[in-house]
Amino acid sequence: MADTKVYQASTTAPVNIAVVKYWGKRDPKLNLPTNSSLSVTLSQSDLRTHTTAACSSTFGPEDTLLLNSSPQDVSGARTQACFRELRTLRSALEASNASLPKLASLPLRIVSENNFPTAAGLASSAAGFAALVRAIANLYELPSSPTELSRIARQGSGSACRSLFGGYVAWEMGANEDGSDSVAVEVAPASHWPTMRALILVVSAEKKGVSSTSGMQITVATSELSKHRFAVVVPKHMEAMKKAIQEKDFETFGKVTMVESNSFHATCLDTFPPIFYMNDVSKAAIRAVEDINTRAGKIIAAYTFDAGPNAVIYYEEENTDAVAGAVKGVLGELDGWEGKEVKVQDTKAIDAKAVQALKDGVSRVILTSVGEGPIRTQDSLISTIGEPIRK
Ligand SMILES: Nc1ncnc2c1ncn2[C@@H]1O[C@H](COP(=O)(O)OP(=O)(O)OP(=O)(O)O)[C@@H](O)[C@H]1O
Ligand SMILES: C[C@@](O)(CCOP(=O)(O)OP(=O)(O)O)CC(=O)O
Repeated sequence: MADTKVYQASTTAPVNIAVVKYWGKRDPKLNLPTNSSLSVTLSQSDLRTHTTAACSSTFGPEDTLLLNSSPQDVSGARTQACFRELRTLRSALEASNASLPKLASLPLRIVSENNFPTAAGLASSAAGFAALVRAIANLYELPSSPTELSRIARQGSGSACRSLFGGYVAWEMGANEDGSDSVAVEVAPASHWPTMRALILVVSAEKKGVSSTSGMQITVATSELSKHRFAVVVPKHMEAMKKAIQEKDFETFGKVTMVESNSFHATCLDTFPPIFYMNDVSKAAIRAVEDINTRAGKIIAAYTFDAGPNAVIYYEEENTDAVAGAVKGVLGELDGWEGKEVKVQDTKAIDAKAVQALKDGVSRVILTSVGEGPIRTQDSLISTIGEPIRK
């Protein structure tokens, strides 16, 4: 009798925010970067993708992906590359063990939910592709390590390779032409430095103007400054950042994080035509962090910005009141503070114009911390007969 069973597996996966930025592809097809990068994985209690992957002979004939209840196009080269690579690994398993069900040839049905805005510069593609690859690897019962899976997730979205791990994660750029050594590795688990906190100021939840994918290709094609960044600046920052993490040295971690973000946005400005991801609200966030650090007499807070105006501010738990409390003094009315213990500080130390720009331009805050990598879950988004379940 034909096997009509619905096979399925589910996972959640985290967002990561880079402190040494990936910005440039040396091979756009394989998604190979011009430089290594390093990120902090953020807690899934606050930001996460939840994905269920299923396969069955009753599905299809096409593979499908439902994201936050709306059907997505899976015909793109990046999603196809992930499906193809995972099927190849499953086929090899099936070839070596005839008793395994033949899943590689069955149509896939993927259902996914992001609990944060998609394509708003909140690294949705990172959590999204990490969850997609991890869920299918679980479904196929692949013995692959997170580093092996990171090679596949990288082809979906570069930054996704870093979301296969928790804690502090490096994406080593690699040297091989086929990308086999362009993978993510753990620098330190979350438990090594669990006191790292992140405060996200959501400046804009709208879809961004220039996508990362096209922006970074124009940078590589036109920016002279980026050559110096790839050859000199990033290698230095990678080394300093790894050491700072090993030694839990926040001052160095914070300094490199801010200089890195500035270097990345400088190469965006040096791109022709120029790309501006930061706006006046972002600049106000930088000013606020500078003023908080000046009041403390040392670096206790560090800003970083991705391909959008949202600010991510890293700090250590012991400085929660001095950093998050100062921001709460300005933005205490907004959503995001509920259930988090943060004592409001006066805003005297922060420049009055910056205070006003933040009040006018920030729509919500997210308080989170360093967290774990993908977590397998029994909580499924697909029923036993293969129908999507709405949560
Ligand atoms: N849960 C998901 N499952 C599969 N794909 C996803 C998921 N979430 C997002 N994506 C893919 O990622 C795309 C958004 O990526 P994009 O790089 O534009 O934004 P971002 O990730 O928010 O920003 P950035 O990566 O620059 O920080 C979506 O259009 C979708 O194709
Ligand atoms: C600024 C960044 O967030 C850029 C992320 O770029 P993506 O990983 O979204 O790009 P693609 O590989 O084209 O999908 C920096 C970073 O996360 O390192």
